[in-house]
Amino acid sequence: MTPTVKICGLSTPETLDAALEAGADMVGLVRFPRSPRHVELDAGGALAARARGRVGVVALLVDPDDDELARTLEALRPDLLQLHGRESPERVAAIRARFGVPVMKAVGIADEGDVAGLHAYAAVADRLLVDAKPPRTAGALPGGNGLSFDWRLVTGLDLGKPLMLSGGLDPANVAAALRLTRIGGVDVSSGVESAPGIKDRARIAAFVEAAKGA
Ligand SMILES: O=C(O)c1ccccc1N[C@@H]1O[C@H](COP(=O)(O)O)[C@@H](O)[C@H]1O
Repeated sequence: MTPTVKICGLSTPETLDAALEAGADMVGLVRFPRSPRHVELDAGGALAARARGRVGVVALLVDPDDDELARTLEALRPDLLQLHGRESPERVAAIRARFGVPVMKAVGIADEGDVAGLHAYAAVADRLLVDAKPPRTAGALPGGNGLSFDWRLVTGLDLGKPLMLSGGLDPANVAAALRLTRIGGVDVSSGVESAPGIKDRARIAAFVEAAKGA
């Protein structure tokens, strides 16, 4: 089956259009001020409106409190909320119940224990995203670092919920990642950039083509 492709961290109309034209299925808007991809509410709302009805709009938040959730959901009206912090399964369930929005929970994977921990999230989230763990260095971002993990840990993984792979994917490795893992979707941010936060139209097109052709 053709994989679902998400391009994350879009912050301009031009690069959003590049993702749409390339055939991406989802676009991600990052609400995390320390990220070079962070969008303010008004800019994010405009980008979301531009994409709405054409692809799935994903709002990415990191350990948001309820005020930030309310602000972001009102401004962006996303189809899917990506939680990319240290949210517990209980917090994921509470957010879904309170805000009524489908949730994709991102989980960092470094060993079999992390894979086992995915089942608790599969019970409460609508989708799962497996990513590399962030570096332990001070100030490191919780995601969007261009780091991959050992894909063999998630090869053939079936959690009973849609699953996406991320972490260090790029146009050159995405087809191999999909063939090895047999996961139904991929998500990329830094692998389609020319510099942190600067999306590259040609790399977006090459990524989608490579993923869809895998
Ligand atoms: O992209 C960001 O800036 C970001 C910030 C905070 C949390 C997650 C972030 N991005 C997500 O990280 C993964 C992997 O990204 P990369 O392709 O390795 O750069 C991806 O799911 C992004 O959605």
